[in-house]
Amino acid sequence: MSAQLLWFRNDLRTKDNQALSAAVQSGDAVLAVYTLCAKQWQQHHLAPIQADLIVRRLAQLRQDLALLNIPLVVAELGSFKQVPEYLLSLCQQHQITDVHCHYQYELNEQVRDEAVEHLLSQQAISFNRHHGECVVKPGRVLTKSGENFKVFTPFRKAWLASLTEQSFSPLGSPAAVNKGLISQPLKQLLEQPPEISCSYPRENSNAWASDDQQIIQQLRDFSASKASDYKEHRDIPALDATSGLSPYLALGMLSARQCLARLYLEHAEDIASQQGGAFTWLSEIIWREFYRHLIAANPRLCKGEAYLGWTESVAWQSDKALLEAWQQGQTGYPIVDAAMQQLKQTGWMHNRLRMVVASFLSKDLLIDWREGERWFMQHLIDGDFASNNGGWQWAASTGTDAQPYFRIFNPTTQAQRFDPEGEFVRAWLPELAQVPGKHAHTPHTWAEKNGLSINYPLPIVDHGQQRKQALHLFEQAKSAEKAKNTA
Ligand SMILES: Cc1cc2nc3c(=O)[nH]c(=O)nc-3n(C[C@H](O)[C@H](O)[C@H](O)COP(=O)(O)OP(=O)(O)OC[C@H]3O[C@@H](n4cnc5c(N)ncnc54)[C@H](O)[C@@H]3O)c2cc1C
Repeated sequence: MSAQLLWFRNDLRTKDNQALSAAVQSGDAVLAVYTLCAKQWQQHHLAPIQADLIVRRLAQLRQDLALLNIPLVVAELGSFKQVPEYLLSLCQQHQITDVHCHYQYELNEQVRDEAVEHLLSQQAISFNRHHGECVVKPGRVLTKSGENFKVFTPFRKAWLASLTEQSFSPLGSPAAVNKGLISQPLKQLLEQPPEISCSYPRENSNAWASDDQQIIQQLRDFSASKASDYKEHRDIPALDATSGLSPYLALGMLSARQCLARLYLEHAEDIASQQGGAFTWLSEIIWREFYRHLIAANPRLCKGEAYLGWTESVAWQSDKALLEAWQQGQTGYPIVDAAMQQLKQTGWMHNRLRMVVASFLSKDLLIDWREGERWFMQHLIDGDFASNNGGWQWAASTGTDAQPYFRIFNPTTQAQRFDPEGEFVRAWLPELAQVPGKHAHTPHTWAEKNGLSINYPLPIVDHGQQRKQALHLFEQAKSAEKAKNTA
């Protein structure tokens, strides 16, 4: 009896899963596999909290797949290098003729997939990759001259123009596989699946859902009650005004198409007029796509390179004490410290604050953005290479469509604008609990005026001075580039 293999990666869902649907449609039995590569996770700086969510999700997925008569094997391997041989042996063991999965656009993943394809093809096993991570597949949204967009707004316009009927029609869960087709060894895996083992360090992720119903309900609740006000509220970190869906989108527990379908169902007018909260939210989904298209077209980004070559000459400073103060939320800038506490304690950080702390690390502490990029991956529940790299390069002014280097966030004015009453800061920094209203952003000035002392660090750098220094470093790098080009 021949069978199909479904290889799960960043697509941990049964609904709107093209690879799964294709495997089931073949009419054969289906075996599912997840290759858990702890060494690779280490190299990719996977956060222990995200590892925990993956393992919890796999347990849930196994139950969902069992209802479709599909057993799920979770194989713990070291690195990606071991994957091709392992998959081949699995195929040979179960008479598998076709392997299905979704494209992943990161460089190491692409190299791994090419090796798998090569090895399987030698045994006449077909390797079928489907595009399921994006609504519009990379390579389809191009400028009139056939190039990739470097700027978001025209990308968004072209992306919207490229939508088809299919973009709003996510696939449901496929029908169950006919039990009569299943071989004895597969039946045994279905009835007595081996324990899921994971040697990678894990941190409790129970605050985040692992089952479909809760995730879909969260999408529906957001669309029904928060999407309309998203434009006005999304930048206020003290409000629960964003969807909180990023961990699920990052691991493919939810697809971008499912999000799009829900939005079009309830907010079609806003989207057609390109106004209002729902359209702003859709734009965030398009940012996610933009960064995926970007890494697919520029594999060098996966090697740690800056998008703008000249910014490689910026003389970043390496000061361990400053880096550690940032990591531990001890900078003396309350908005930065509160945000870093939010990250440490929950694994998630509000988008506005990601921009503020990323700007602070690169433009106030003058530390290489790659240090921050890594720290985020090591701690985020929604760690996602493309979005994280894109966000960091934007904030550090080294990326495509980046914040120009001469526009530098002032952390205190950002705080006063987006946390005007200091609510967010007091919620995460108990040492500032007694500092009233907006004074929470300048606690030492308030304490001095009132003859009080507070147990909170003084600012570790002076924003005004560091701003000048940052401008100097960027201008130096620009001049060096000019000199190189004219030499
Ligand atoms: C320095 C920096 C690092 C970041 N790192 C990550 C990361 O590792 N993983 C990640 O998913 N997002 C990252 N982002 C983007 C963004 O901050 C998060 O996606 C967002 O805060 C998640 O919260 P939410 O689900 O409530 O978002 P919502 O506001 O509800 O947005 C809906 C979805 O759109 C996508 N999205 C929103 N904003 C962005 C954006 N700016 N870029 C790309 N996609 C976006 C996310 O998938 C998000 O879940 C980063 C941003 C910055 C500035």
